Amino acid sequence: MSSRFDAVGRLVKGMLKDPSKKYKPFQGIKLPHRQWPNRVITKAPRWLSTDLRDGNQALPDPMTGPEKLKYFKMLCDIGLKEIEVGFPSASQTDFAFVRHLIESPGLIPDDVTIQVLTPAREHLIKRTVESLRGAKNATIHLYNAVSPLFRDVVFRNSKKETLDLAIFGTKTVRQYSKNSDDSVNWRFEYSPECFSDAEPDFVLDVCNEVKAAWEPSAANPIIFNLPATVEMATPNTYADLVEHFHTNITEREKVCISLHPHNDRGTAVAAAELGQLAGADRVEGCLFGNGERTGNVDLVTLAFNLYTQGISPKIDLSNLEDVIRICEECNKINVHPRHPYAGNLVFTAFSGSHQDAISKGLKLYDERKATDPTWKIPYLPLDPHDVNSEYAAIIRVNSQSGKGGVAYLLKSNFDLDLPRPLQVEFGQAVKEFSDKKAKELTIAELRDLFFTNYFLEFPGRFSLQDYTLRSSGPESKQIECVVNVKGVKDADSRRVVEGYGNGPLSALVDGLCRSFDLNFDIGKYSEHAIGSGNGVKAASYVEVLCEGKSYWGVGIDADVTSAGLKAVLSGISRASAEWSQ
Ligand SMILES: CC(=O)SCCNC(=O)CCNC(=O)[C@H](O)C(C)(C)COP(=O)(O)OP(=O)(O)OC[C@H]1O[C@@H](n2cnc3c(N)ncnc32)[C@H](O)[C@@H]1OP(=O)(O)O
Ligand SMILES: CC(C)C(=O)C(=O)O
Repeated sequence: MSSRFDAVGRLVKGMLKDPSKKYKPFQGIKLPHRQWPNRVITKAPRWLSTDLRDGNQALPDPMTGPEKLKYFKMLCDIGLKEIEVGFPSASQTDFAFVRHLIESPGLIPDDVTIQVLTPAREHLIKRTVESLRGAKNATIHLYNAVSPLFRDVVFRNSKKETLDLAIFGTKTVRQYSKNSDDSVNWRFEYSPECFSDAEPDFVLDVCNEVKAAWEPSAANPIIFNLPATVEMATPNTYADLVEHFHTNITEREKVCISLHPHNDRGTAVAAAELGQLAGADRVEGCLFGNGERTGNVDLVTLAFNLYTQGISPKIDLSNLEDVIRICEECNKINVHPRHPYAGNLVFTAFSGSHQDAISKGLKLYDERKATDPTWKIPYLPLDPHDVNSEYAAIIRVNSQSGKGGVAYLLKSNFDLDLPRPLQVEFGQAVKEFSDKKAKELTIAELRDLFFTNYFLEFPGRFSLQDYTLRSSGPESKQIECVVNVKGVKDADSRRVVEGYGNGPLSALVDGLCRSFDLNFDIGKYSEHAIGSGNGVKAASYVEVLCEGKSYWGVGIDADVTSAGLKAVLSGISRASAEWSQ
C-alpha cells in the first residue's frame, strides 16, 4: 500500500518516511580537474541589482512608481552601476517607469546602465526596446528556459525548438536595437533560464549560437547570465557548472559571465561566491535577499563578506540603516533581525561570555587602534562604526548576561568603572532581576537597579549628612560625621559619629563601630573621576567586610572625601539588611 494512504485509504499528508520515492537527488557534472576550489576571491564582481524586477515581481504588493523611484535613487547612491529597472512589456506601469527614468534629465547617472527583461516573443521584444528609446546606456536582457523540465512541461519544445527560440529572440532584439538605433549604447544579456537544471553542453550550444547571432566584441561583451532559477543542489555543483561554462564557451574574451543564484536551499550566497571562484565576472541579486520565493542572492551579505576580508565591495553601505529603511518601506518586507550584517540583533550580545569577550576586545582595540587598526574583536566580524552604528547597541542585558556586559554598559553609558569584585556582585543582582522579569533590561532599568542597590538615589539605613575632618598628622585623622540612621522602629534619627584613623574612611569606620557597637572593616577600595571640568565628580567603591562577608558600597559626590564616606555608609547599609531587624 502506498505510504500516501493509511489502512482505510485516507490520504496521509506530512513528510514521507522515505522521500527517495518522490524526490530525486541532483545529478551534477563530473569535473575532475575543477580549479575553483584552489582559488580565492580577490576583488568585487560587477554587480547588478534586480530589486526593481526580480525583487519587485515577487512582492505581494509591488512597488508603486514613487517607491521604485526612491529605491532606484538609493541604488545609485550606494554605487550600483547596473540596475535592472523592470519588465516594461509586462504593464503600462513598468513601461512608464522606464520612460520616466530616461525622460527625466539627470535621473540616471551617466555611469549607470539600466537593464530591462524581455521574453523571446517579438511583440514583447519590440515593446521592450521601445521603452529604452533615448537611453544613454541600456542592457536588453532576453531569457528563455532551456532545462528539460521547462522544455517538456512549459514550452513543450524540443531542444532544437528551444535553441531556435533563443536565436530568434536574439535576432529580434538585435533587429530592433543595435541594428536600427545607434543612439543608445546597447548591451545585450542572455539568460538560459534554469541553467543549473539544464544539460551543460546544451547550454553551451545555445549560448554559442546566441553569441553568433548578436556578434559581441571584447569592448562590449555579451552578458551570459547563468541563473540558478530554482536552487537545485549544493553550491559546489553550481560552481562546477559555471566553471564548465567558463572553460568551454567560445570567444571568452567577448563574454561576461554573470551569476543569478536564487536561495531556495538557503545557499545562494555560497553559490554566488563559489561561482565567482569558478570564473564569473558579475553577480545579479537583490538587497537583503529579496526576490522570487526565497529570494535572489543577497547583495548586502556578499558585499560585507568581501569587506570583512579586506576587499572593497565597490558599493557603499555606510548608511546601512537608511538602506534598510528604504527597502522595508518599498518592499513592505522587514529585514530579519538576524539577517547577516543588517539585522538589528547581529551586533548584539546578550550572553555573558560573549559580552565579556567583546568588552575586553573593544577595550584592547581602543588602546591599540592608533598603531594597529586591524579589526580583531571576539564575536564581531564587522566594526559597527563602519555602518554608522554604535557600540552601545552591541551589549544588552538579560538573564543570559554576565558581569562583563553589565560593567561595559555602566562604563559606556554612565562612566562608572566598577572594580571586578563589584562587577561580580552587581552582575549577579542583574541576573536575578532580569530572570524574574524574564525580559531584557533597558539601560534605564540597569541604572535604576544600580542606583537603588547602592543607595545612590534613596538613602540606605546609614546616610551621610555632613562631616568635619581634623588632621593631627599625615596618618592621624579625626572625623565628626553627621549620619542619618533610618530607624526600623523609631523615626529616623541623626547621630554625630566621632572617629579616629589614618584617613577619613578608617576614622568613619572607627566611629561607626564604637557608636553602633558594630564590628566591620574596609577591604578593597577604588575611586575615579566622572566627567571633567566644573562638573567633575568622584565615584568611590568600598568593600565592607562584616561578619566574614563582603558588601560593596558606592558613593558619588563632587567632593572626593564625601564620595568615599558615602561608599562606606552604602556598604554598611547593605550589610545591615542582613542583621536581625
Ligand atoms: C524566472 C523569471 O522570473 S522570468 C520573469 C518572469 N516575470 C514575469 O513573468 C512578470 C511579467 N510577465 C507578464 O506580465 C506576462 O507573463 C507577459 C506579459 C510577459 C506575458 O503574458 P501572457 O502573454 O499572458 O503569457 P503568460 O504570462 O501566460 O506567459 C506564458 C506564455 O509565455 C511563454 N513564455 C514563457 N516564458 C517565455 C520566454 N522567456 N520566451 C518566450 N515565451 C515564453 C510560455 O510558453 C507561455 O506561452 P503559451 O501561453 O503559448 O503556453
Ligand atoms: C530571467 C531570469 C534571469 C530569472 O529571473 C531567473 O532565472 O531566476
